[in-house]
Amino acid sequence: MDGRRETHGVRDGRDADRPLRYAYLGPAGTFTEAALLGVEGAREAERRPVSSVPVALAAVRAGEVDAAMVPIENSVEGGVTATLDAVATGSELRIVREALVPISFVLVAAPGTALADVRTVSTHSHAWAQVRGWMDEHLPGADYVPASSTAAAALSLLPGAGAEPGFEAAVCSPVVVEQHPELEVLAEDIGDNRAAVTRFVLVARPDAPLPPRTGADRTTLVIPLWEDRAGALMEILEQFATRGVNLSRIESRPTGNFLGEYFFSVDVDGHLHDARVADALMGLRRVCPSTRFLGSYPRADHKVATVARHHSDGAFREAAAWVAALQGHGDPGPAAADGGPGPA
Ligand SMILES: O=C(O)C(=O)Cc1ccccc1
Repeated sequence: MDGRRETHGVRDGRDADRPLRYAYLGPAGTFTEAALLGVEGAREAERRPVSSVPVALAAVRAGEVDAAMVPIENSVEGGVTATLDAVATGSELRIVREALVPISFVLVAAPGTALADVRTVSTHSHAWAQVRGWMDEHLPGADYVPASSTAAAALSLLPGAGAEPGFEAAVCSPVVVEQHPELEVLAEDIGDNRAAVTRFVLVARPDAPLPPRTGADRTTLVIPLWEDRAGALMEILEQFATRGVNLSRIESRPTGNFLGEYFFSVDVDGHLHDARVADALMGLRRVCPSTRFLGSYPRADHKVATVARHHSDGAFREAAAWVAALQGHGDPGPAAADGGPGPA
């Protein structure tokens, strides 16, 4: 490098001299912070803890930070609606990478507290949803107080944290206990699903550079569907099916405007620079002109998409050249080496 700072794909090189700034759901010790710390360069960057996903994304949109790390999907509860809704509406944003974080929970309390003293538990709503089985068994009837994050709930139990928290225990990440060993650990590994994983995405502004194609990529789209007619969803899905584009997630969310007005939040296997994905996007644009492209980025699990020969880049190239030649607009060129069906 020429002495300038690396921009890690979240902004272009124009103001590369200042450190990168990231927003995340804080305070330190949240699962979101763990996802962010896995991003190359994030430990040296300026990290701004915020109180919610919409606040994090508003900071990106306002240019106060370069990107925000937000949860998008967890293996137990499915899509994170606060994130799906916040990226689907408002000014455009771009997902530039994803991170997978294994989730394990501990139950903590103020020093000297016993499990028998616990009547009320606080944590983030996603965490609460993932420990309900343990709670029913070990703390039946415990009341729940929602918190802005797991770490926020735990830190308010520390001696000297301020006003009485209104709960005796909190569910959080073991990382919070490493940072605050004075917390009393009442139980460990209390998640109902030991293999729980949350997928986070790093969201930047739309002028962020498009991450290069790796062959193991994901593309996220928002497809509004408010044409109330038979077959409208089928017509959208056909755009993917006929081009061999696999969907890895599809969720419908209300737009919030009228009852019955929905958008689909969709992840597909592949990159904008894969011909089959680009062609599906062109089809979608015709069927649903307000489709929103949220980004193409490498999959954290490096899973390579399976692509049939007739959906390969070469097949699309050869077919386009054939049609252009028929139209008299160009030279068909040599048939693609990587597998176009070719003339009979
Ligand atoms: O509150 C946190 O620590 C978060 O980062 C949100 C969250 C909570 C539970 C599982 C995944 C993310």
